[in-house]
Amino acid sequence: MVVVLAQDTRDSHTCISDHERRRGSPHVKVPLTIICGFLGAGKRILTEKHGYRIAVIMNEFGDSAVTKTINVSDESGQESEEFLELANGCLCCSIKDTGVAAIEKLMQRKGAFDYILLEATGLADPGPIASLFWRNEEYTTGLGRDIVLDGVVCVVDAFFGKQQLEEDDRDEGQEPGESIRQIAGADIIIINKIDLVDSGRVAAIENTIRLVNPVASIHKTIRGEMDLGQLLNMNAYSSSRQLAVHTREHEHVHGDDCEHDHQTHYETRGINSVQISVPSLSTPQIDTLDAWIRSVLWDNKLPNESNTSLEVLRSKGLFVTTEGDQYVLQGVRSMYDMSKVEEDILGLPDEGKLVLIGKGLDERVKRSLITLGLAR
Ligand SMILES: Nc1nc2c(ncn2[C@@H]2O[C@H](COP(=O)(O)OP(=O)(O)OP(=O)(O)O)[C@@H](O)[C@H]2O)c(=O)[nH]1
Repeated sequence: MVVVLAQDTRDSHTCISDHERRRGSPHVKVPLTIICGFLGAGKRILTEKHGYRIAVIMNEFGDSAVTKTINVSDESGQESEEFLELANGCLCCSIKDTGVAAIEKLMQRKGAFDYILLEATGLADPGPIASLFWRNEEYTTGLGRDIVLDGVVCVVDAFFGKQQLEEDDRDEGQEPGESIRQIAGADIIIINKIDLVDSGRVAAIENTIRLVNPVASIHKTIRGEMDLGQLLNMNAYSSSRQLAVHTREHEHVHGDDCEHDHQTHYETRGINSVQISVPSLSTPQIDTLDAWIRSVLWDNKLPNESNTSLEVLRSKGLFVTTEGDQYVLQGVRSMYDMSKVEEDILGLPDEGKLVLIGKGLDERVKRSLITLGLAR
């Protein structure tokens, strides 16, 4: 059923189809959500409050070593904790072996749990961790096949967040800071500590967030107070998830000197996003689109432009075909999956949509698609 392959084979990744993936994994998979966010933003509070049977994995810096806590609690409030030394001090490097093995051991002893929350350190870019879990079936046996990446949550500090974003965005030509990468890679963004600021400041940070990420849903909280059900089972990486694109609530006033296209292109220094309407495509055009996506995600360039330099952190898309089919694109960095939606489709949209979040995404992206007849 899957038409398009998902991995860059030249980078020793394996191309796998949905069918192959499902074949060897008869169990119900445990959804895993990555919680990242600014230092001190309130990530801990979020993971403390729940009545679900959840394993919470934390990555903390101690004096010299990094420890990881696995904390399982159930409806009765019973909790248990395990402390683990991480071999090289980096969660995203260690989770592959130490971390996955530890979760597996815990599951064997305690019985399966319903959900895993992985709290990354405030300095962590969620992209590498997300891609690790998204393709975990490929390199692990046992538990690895039983975890499915549900999505990435980013907690932003309403009080210090804007300042932190501006500091990360300050130096032109330098790599975008982690806080911008965290927002770029998030599926849900929580603006926490809104009790400490006025509504204008909340609106300002929301606008800044939307500059970077037009697809994440945004929640505003005090002490992380929200229905955890809104975070769990978000299915952000599911091929059947519909694509919602949010526009900014508080647009700036457009003047004659505005050089950017407000319909399709938001930009903040460092990381920006584009959203492009894609007309109904024929089946050969879906293949052309796939080749275009491969060029952008794998070669970091537009197929018909020699001097572009792109870095896509997150890609999403929904495409409709002239035959009445629907395809969903999900991507994190160079990994992507574009699958035909098999479920019954209730009303086909008139046109599709492509959203890319990353670096170097300017008007040439849309022009390139127009040249190939994939955008208007
Ligand atoms: N006023 C106020 N304080 C909050 C809120 N949420 C969290 N805090 C406080 O902010 C501090 C940091 O909260 P944590 O949950 O530890 O933050 P964290 O993101 O886990 O911190 P790190 O893991 O160190 O990055 C604590 O003292 C919390 O009590 C909020 O909504 N309002």
